[in-house]
Amino acid sequence: MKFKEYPDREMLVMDVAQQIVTDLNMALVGPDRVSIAVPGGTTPAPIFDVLCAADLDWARVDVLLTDERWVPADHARSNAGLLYRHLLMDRAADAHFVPYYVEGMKAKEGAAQTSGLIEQHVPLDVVVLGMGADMHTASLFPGALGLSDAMAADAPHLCAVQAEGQEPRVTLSAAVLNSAVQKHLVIFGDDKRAALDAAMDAQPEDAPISAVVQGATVHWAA
Ligand SMILES: O=C(O)[C@H](O)[C@@H](O)[C@H](O)[C@H](O)COP(=O)(O)O
Repeated sequence: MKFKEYPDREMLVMDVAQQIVTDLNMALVGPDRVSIAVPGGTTPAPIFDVLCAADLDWARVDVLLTDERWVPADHARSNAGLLYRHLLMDRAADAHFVPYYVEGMKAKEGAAQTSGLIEQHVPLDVVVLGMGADMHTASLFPGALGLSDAMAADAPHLCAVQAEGQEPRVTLSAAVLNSAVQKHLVIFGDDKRAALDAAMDAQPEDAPISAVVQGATVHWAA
């Protein structure tokens, strides 16, 4: 795990966006399509706002979410909605997005239906991870119903989980997140830095981030 500390969040945003462009262009040297998985939440939007203008062959890029709240894209909590507002625009509008939410289905049914589609994107070329101060990443929340299944080596590619006090969610499995050739974890603030340190000494089920952060570059700003 490589740790990059930045003097401020703006410097981190610019550098991480550039790093993702470099990673994608490296992967695009090959003849096929490339796949990137990105998080939702409040951290990544500024990175997406820079990334969407990048001059790369977006038409060959498949964009996935690391996880999704089980709500329609027009819902305030939707990660797909976040991507439509911040990433899938400008030059990146040419990218192909793989949505997870299915109207009229429960998270478990939707995950089962979409899981097979994700096979073609594994191994991922790039994954960008967020993290909570509770040491979750994607929707791999400590104590969540479905966490063990999503952390298992033979997990389905997309898993339904239910964490205490959260809406139902679907998440890429730890195995799919770990398949990525290039892994980046983006965290802001002292709490998350301390949580990441603590996660290194914790059991994976208590600190899911510890199960996917190996080999990642951690980008941190206060
Ligand atoms: O659906 C989500 O919320 C994200 O994918 C999740 O894994 C996020 O990365 C962390 O919860 C951190 O969220 P913040 O960036 O809001 O702190």
